[in-house]
Amino acid sequence: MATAVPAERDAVAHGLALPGAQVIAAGVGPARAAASTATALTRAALAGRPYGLVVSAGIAGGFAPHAPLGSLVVADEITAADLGAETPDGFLPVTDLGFGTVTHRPPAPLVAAVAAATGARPGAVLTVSTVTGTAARAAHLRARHPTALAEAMEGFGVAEAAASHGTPVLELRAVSNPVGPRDRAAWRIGDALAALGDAFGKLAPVLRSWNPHDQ
Ligand SMILES: O=C(O)c1cccc(C(=O)CC[C@H]2O[C@@H](n3cnc4c(=O)[nH]cnc43)[C@H](O)[C@@H]2O)c1
Repeated sequence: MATAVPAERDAVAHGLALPGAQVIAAGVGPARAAASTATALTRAALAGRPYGLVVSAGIAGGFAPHAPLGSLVVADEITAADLGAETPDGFLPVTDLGFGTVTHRPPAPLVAAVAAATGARPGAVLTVSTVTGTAARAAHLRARHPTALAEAMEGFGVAEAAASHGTPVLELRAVSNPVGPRDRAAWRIGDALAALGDAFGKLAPVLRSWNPHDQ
């Protein structure tokens, strides 16, 4: 499990009762999260105990009204929303420029099982390097990604690291603030961390019974 900061790591570790699972604070932002996750995966592989699944977890901004404060979101797609080029005709993802990737898809049966066990809503979770701070940007992101429920800053980096090891990825987030105009008074970080811990408390049976070779 790769969270961004120690408070998220502790919430996940407190909820999750799964021997053998490692929960790390991998850092904020996609690049730091990718580097830390890749290091953890490489260490495990070199020790002869490769991981079967990587989970990006933490708090997130939720697109209203689809993902209210305190709700949970599980990614059916993890998309880098600002990896590309701005042109006079609008944003072009790097894939339109002929290289890279912008989306990773977690295993659909696992997403469904996590949604059923935790009540998380399945949808796209966007990865951004800049937290959205205006209604216009929020509307632009939803227009480009109509199934987006949330934005955060690490999922795509964690997914890139997992993909480089051939390991499936999942992203589970608890909504701490609405995506849109900056309003620190509206943040509910404590509630989101509690929801995250509760969700991981329900995840152990799902993760224990999940077999990547069945996919
Ligand atoms: O200063 C601000 O206006 C601001 C607004 C929301 C979040 C932040 C953060 O610095 C938190 C980044 C941290 O938490 C995740 N996160 C939580 N909410 C959001 C969001 O609305 N958009 C993007 N990321 C969010 C993120 O994954 C980071 O780990 C500051």
